[in-house]
Amino acid sequence: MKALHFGAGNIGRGFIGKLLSDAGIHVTFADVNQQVVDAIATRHEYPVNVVGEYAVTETVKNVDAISSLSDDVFKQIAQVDLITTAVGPQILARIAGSVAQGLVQRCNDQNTSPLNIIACENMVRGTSQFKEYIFKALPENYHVWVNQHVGFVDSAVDRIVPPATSKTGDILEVTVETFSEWIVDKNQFNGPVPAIKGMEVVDNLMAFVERKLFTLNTGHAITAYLGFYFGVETIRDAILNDKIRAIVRQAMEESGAVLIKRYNFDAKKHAAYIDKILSRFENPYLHDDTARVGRQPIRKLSSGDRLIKPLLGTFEYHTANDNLLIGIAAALNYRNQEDEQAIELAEKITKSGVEAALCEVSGLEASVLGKSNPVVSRVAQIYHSMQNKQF
Ligand SMILES: NC(=O)c1ccc[n+]([C@@H]2O[C@H](COP(=O)([O-])OP(=O)(O)OC[C@H]3O[C@@H](n4cnc5c(N)ncnc54)[C@H](O)[C@@H]3O)[C@@H](O)[C@H]2O)c1
Ligand SMILES: O=P(O)(O)OC[C@@H](O)[C@@H](O)[C@H](O)[C@H](O)CO
Repeated sequence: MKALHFGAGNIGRGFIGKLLSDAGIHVTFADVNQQVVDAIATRHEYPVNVVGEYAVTETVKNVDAISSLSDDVFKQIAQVDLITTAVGPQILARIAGSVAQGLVQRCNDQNTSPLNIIACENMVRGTSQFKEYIFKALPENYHVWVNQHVGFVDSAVDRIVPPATSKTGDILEVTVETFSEWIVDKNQFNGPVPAIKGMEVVDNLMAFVERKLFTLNTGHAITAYLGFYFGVETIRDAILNDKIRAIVRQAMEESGAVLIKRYNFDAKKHAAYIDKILSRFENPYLHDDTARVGRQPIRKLSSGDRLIKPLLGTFEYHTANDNLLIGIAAALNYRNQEDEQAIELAEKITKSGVEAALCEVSGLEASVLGKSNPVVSRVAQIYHSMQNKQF
């Protein structure tokens, strides 16, 4: 079996590419980073440090790489059995045109063997979104053929992989936590579901996607933004701060109360899931900067993402949300001159005020029944206390 994987970054090399390669699949990475592409294409292998109680360095072998900007991509798409991505949600629209062109070539070559495409991004139904981008770029006379021969499979992906500095200066070396979970939707495959060790197949994917994104990523983001407020550099140091930990735990519990009601989760198992996540944030073997986890705050404050979607759930089920509101205020208070979205968010707040900026990025209503939305006012109040260093 052959796979083309877009994005030879942390998750690409440290999780999805490794898992596919370990399963005996030949993986070709496609990336815009020419240095990384050249290194993989020359060495055909790279080291992965799996760190935890037992640390081990494993070598991913028999891999290749091409530039995602070259025509080689079309040839690969015409031939492989699986296409995966880990490029970041904002990049999916950019690579969709190449994937569409590759599918045209596959159809013209009359390759009717099943192909499946799986976006491994922190998004709700990221592959379905990717499919929309691809179909926008695909000439209409190919739509029926692609629907017939290509599966677009949504997934949830979980493994903490921060960028790590290699002691030997190896740009391909990657350091990952022991934990990993990749869950895919059984009902969306074209042809038989390939048996890949480490790829779990379920028929209720949304429960798993929301459980992961609205527990781990909700807690992670709030840890990062409060870490920034308290002047802490890493996720580990932030979560070891008692005040931050209490807010993060309670925010995950508030989000969890919604998930338990929505998906009928077992409350005890969900509490254990939260405990496990807190211990993963504390991992002493990973150096994970709050800046990585807090990256792109406008994306993280959007209506379907990890901060606002759980809040909307608390409205639906009339459950507590005090700590989620603190997390949202902390995201608005986040400043980072190296993060384009953090700069843009700060500019919006300066220009229009924090209430208007929040409503713009999150889709929350500015007023309810003719009065200021109390939730927006509460977030603004916490935000101002943070700005005045009085939170
Ligand atoms: N790192 C994690 O802990 C983690 C865990 C789960 C999910 N994710 C998700 O995985 C995705 C990737 O995250 P990451 O941490 O690996 O990011 P990363 O920045 O380490 O990797 C992204 C890679 O995509 C490449 N890229 C950018 N534009 C491209 C293009 N046009 N064509 C091909 N490649 C392109 C970059 O060069 C880079 O190598 C994100 O959606 C993220 O949310 C990350
Ligand atoms: O990748 P992002 O920016 O959506 O989120 C940052 C982190 O929370 C995320 O990368 C986690 O490390 C990952 O989701 C763990 O599975």
